[in-house]
Amino acid sequence: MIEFSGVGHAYDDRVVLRDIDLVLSERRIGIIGANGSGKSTLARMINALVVPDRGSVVVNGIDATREKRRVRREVGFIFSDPDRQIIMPTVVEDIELSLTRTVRDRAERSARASAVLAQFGLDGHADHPAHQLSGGQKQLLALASVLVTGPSVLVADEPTTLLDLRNSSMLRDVFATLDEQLVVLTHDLDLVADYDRVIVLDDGRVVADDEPAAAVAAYRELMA
Ligand SMILES: Nc1ncnc2c1ncn2[C@@H]1O[C@H](COP(=O)(O)OP(=O)(O)OP(=O)(O)O)[C@@H](O)[C@H]1O
Repeated sequence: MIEFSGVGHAYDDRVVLRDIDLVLSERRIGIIGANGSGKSTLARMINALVVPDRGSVVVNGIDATREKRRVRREVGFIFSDPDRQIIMPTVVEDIELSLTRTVRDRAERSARASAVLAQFGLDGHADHPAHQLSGGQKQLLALASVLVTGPSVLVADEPTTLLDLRNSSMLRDVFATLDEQLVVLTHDLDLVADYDRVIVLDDGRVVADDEPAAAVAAYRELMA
């Protein structure tokens, strides 16, 4: 459960979020809206990458404005640019690094890393330099590195931007089977078509909050 109460935020004198009150308890939630409407800022508050100027953000009972470390263990975040989250030289090392905190045994780390690479179709690339993967493969690696840590909430910022049809369909399938609560920010309206709830932001405000078809219709009308 993610709760935004009276959240407002500005970067210098530019107000980007105004009076956001939301209780997100559904399993799959989409957030859509024009460029610059405040989606990323809102999403980054879920794992304390941005701390709101006003109001509170509470994730599964953890106050994200006060307990950044705890909330980050709870919330996995996937950036639209995977280069921001790939750290280690090779693909398998990057996954193993994610596991160091939770899995002490080396052999088990290696087995878990191999399994997750196979799940994401990256098993043939285990020993390749991570930064030489294609953009889409990097996106899948970033997703795998986050999911392997077992977060209870996954926030994904435009996860399909770099993916071709096959990989975006793979990502859609992975998202469909996740146990984690999922919050996806996207301009890919098809991606959220079967989600439980879709929120439309405009100029820092929630202007629609509905089932996907109605929310997407409201967004189209807004953009017309
Ligand atoms: N770190 C920052 N410093 C200053 N301004 C910022 C910062 N991050 C975002 N902004 C501004 O805040 C506004 C909202 O940005 P945000 O990234 O939250 O929107 P968005 O809806 O995710 O946009 P997009 O769809 O283009 O990714 C934009 O005008 C942006 O320029």
